[in-house]
Amino acid sequence: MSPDDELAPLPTAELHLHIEGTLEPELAVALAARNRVRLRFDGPEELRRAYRFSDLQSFLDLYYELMAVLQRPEDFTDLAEAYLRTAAAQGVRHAEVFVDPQAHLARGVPLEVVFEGLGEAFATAEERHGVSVALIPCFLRERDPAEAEELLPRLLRYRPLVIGIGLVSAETGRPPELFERVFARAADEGLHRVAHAGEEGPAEYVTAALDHLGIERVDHGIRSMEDPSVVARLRAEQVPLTVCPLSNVALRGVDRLADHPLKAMLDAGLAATVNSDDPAYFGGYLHDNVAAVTRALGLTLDERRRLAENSWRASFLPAAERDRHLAAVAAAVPQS
Ligand SMILES: Nc1ncnc2[nH]cnc12
Ligand SMILES: [Zn+2]
Repeated sequence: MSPDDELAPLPTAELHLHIEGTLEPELAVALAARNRVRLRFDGPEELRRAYRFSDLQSFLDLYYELMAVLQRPEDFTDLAEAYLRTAAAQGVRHAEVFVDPQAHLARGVPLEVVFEGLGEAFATAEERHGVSVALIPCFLRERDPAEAEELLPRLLRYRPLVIGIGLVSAETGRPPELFERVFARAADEGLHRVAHAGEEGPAEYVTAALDHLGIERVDHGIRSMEDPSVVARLRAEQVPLTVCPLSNVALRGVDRLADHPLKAMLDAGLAATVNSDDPAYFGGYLHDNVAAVTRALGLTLDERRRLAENSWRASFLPAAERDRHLAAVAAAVPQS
């Protein structure tokens, strides 16, 4: 790799990506027209101007509002297809994609519409874009945990596309323990488990998600850095963290990228990865995030290689697949 290629994308797994968060303003407006859904925005430019947030809740309000344009299977197919095309150009070779079934059910869109629509794009993703895909439906933490328990058996029907479950939405005041039962049942079914924790919520929620939900990765987890005992545990257990730098700045969890804890996480020996979260809303896809933190934090090529390697080790791919991708990273950046 020459110095000019210093910022070229490395083969990476995207492990923290909400498919609904890839809804670009142009596609939102086109789908609104196709489905005769009225939006309170005049066009893509006005909509893009609304993609400014003061915190997580202000983003979630718009994110849930705009889901109204997703009505039919082909809307979900088009959404996923657009993401895969962009992600492939940014070095993504495998994606474990989040989806919010309860948000769609609550507005009258059946599960089949969501999963069949996404499944259509994902079925040909490897062949068309060189990206393998799996799906992780997430429960909304503001809703009754009993609803998540009722939904779980219906999600199992979509295996093997569905490989696990997650926990998302506004964190504060909704500790992980509330969802202990549904996560235990998912574990009994052999599903993988992840949860958003330590994004806006405190470091204790990271510990609680590990202890009560048995999660295998922490989504975000940046507030773990406020508690040395949590950092020590994450390091000792090499728990992967799916960090989303542009998201943290857009939602004001971090003031400026230059203040982002990603480098401190790597320095502390944590298994951090970089991901895009809701890229249409936060100003960039996976490699945009990597390039931005590389500049803001002065990451070395060796640190970028570590991020890519961490993504493969943290993925839920079979070991042979993981090793094949790790070899591709090594070939792209020979170890110094
Ligand atoms: N960054 C985020 N945090 C919590 N829930 C989300 N749902 C979509 N994006 C999210
Ligand atoms: Zn997220």
